Amino acid sequence: MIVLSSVSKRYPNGDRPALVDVTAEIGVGEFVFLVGPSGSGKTTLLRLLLREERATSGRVLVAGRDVARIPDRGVPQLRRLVGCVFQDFRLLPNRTVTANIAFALDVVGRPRHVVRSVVPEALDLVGLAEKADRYPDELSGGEQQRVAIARAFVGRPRILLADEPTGNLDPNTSIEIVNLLDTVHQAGTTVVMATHNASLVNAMRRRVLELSDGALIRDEARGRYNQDDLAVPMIPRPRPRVPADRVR
Ligand SMILES: Nc1ncnc2c1ncn2[C@@H]1O[C@H](COP(=O)(O)OP(=O)(O)OP(=O)(O)O)[C@@H](O)[C@H]1O
Repeated sequence: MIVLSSVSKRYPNGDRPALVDVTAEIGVGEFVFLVGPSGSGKTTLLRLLLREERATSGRVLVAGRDVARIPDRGVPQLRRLVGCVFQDFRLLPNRTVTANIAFALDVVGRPRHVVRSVVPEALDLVGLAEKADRYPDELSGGEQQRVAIARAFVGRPRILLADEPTGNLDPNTSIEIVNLLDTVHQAGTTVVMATHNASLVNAMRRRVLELSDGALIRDEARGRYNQDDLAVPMIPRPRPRVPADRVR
């Protein structure tokens, strides 16, 4: 579903490359966590998949399409295949929950009768049917993120990218949101989630891709946030040797 071959990215005004020779494949229906310290290149990688940025070198394939070769007029079609969710929700403040979700379908020209039938389904999926007429500022952060997920999912994208979707949420709400992303994943969507949330990654035990200074330094099935989380408890500590003359 996603293929990155020797992908590097240097921003015109960047003092160092944002991505360095990244090669990875993400298959249909996978759920992948993208981890790494701030500035390691996670957002840049997601932006390449959306063709919001172009790789400086290397190849990026999304659903079989080489994104560098997609003409500008083909980019909206690419973005129909790839839904996104962000840390700051990005809902339209002056539209209701229903209108926010419907908007995603209106802009791609879906007929009114389709919009009228699929928006309530999306609201049901995220458990917000009874808040359909509220405005974003009348919702909690977790509820706003649910609306954002419904909006990203309503057009049935093949890939859902989530950039630090729990960054503004408390621990319990974060678990609800990752469970919702897992529901979307179980519906057949490939999910890539960039995150700093170690406890979620450690609880879910999915594939982990780790970036450091733009390089892919780990690709681990059923991984943890930190490779050391796994290694440390498994290495027995040497027992201090007690000199014979001190043994009673
Ligand atoms: N538009 C830009 N112009 C120049 N440099 C940029 C731009 N966007 C990102 N960078 C640089 O590219 C590198 C990677 O940034 P990126 O935002 O991809 O990291 P990140 O891992 O998503 O960080 P965070 O976890 O803080 O969101 C950083 O050094 C950053 O300063």
